[in-house]
Amino acid sequence: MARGYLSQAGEWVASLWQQQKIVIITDSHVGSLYADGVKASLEGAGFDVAVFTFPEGEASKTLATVETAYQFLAETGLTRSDGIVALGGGVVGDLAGFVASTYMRGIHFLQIATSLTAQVDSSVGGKTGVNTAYAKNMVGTFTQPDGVLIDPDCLATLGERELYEGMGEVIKCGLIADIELWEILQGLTGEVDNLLANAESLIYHACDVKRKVVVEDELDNGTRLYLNFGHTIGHAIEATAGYGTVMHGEGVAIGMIQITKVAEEKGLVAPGLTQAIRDMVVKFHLPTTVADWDVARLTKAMTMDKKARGALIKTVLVPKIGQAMINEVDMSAISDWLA
Ligand SMILES: NC(=O)c1ccc[n+]([C@@H]2O[C@H](COP(=O)([O-])OP(=O)(O)OC[C@H]3O[C@@H](n4cnc5c(N)ncnc54)[C@H](O)[C@@H]3O)[C@@H](O)[C@H]2O)c1
Ligand SMILES: O=C(O)C(=O)C[C@@H](O)[C@H](O)[C@H](O)COP(=O)(O)O
Ligand SMILES: [Zn+2]
Repeated sequence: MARGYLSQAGEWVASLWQQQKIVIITDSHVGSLYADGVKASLEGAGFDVAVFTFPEGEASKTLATVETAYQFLAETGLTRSDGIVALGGGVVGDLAGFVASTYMRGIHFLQIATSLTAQVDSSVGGKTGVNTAYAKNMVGTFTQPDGVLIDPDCLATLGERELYEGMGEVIKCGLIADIELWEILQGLTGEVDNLLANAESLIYHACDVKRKVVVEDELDNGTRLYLNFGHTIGHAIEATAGYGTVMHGEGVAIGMIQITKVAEEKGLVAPGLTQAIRDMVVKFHLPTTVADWDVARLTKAMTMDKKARGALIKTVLVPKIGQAMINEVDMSAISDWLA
């Protein structure tokens, strides 16, 4: 991670790869801002580069887009000695990672993370995948990139909503594992300038939380589930609202508040925690609920969560700030919780 690092993308890739041919996978928005510069930088370092661009947004994170990407890679003649560079936010990273992990049974890939969500979360840890009509990230792999480039200066071009969306995951990291990060967040004003000025510290803390958790449990069988705090409800909201309507970090913010509210009512977590999370979420201009709170549809979506095992589902709770725990509940209890 370094400010201005994007301009050295070519040297960075050359320090990691011998590959001759590279396909940059990006979206229409990030591509229009950064693809030419990154392509020129890679060409300057001696690579043969092509760019595959898909329409921006969560609605593009589908198997249909993956199929068009495979076609592009095949037409470009990409082989297993070549590589893919994901240039964009979490949607690009998840999709490009999935394409790289499945094309010809797997080719090398790198992540250049441009959104706050990607810089604090999605570019690290190796979860790749796409959504289906049934559930968020229903199809995917665990595949680590060969490297991740983070240039916090890229955040200057990010929209306000997208910037605040990334704060959902930062707040989550503080809550599950990093009280120092929580205290840093308490000291911020919530204004865009203040956030951008402190971006490096937020990125460092969040990536460090993620690194420690993933090193312990890369394949999500135990403590990695802590990173899913707020996601069971959040993912259900994203899927039922229609992908892209409620952004990922927004769903996570709502999910963290709502699950903690239920847990606090049951005496499972520290009193006052729901209000503390709500205050933090509001400070960073994130939503606390959705207008269309359809219990039946949300419950159905939650049954597709990857933390479900038969009639049981693992939920993640934060008993007090800086700690997480798993609470396994019967699926039949979910609709009462949501109600
Ligand atoms: N794999 C993981 O561990 C993980 C972790 C968290 C989130 N995710 C996934 O990430 C996705 C959300 O990520 P996201 O919010 O980055 O979504 P995104 O990639 O759709 O980016 C949000 C918007 O910001 C634009 N954008 C990105 N960088 C920009 C920049 N520097 N300047 C201007 N515009 C820019 C994009 O074009 C898009 O319009 C979800 O699909 C979520 O499931 C995955
Ligand atoms: O890396 C993880 O593990 C996480 O849970 C991080 C989450 O922020 C991220 O949204 C992840 O993609 C969710 O994974 P999923 O397994 O619930 O699809
Ligand atoms: Zn997430």
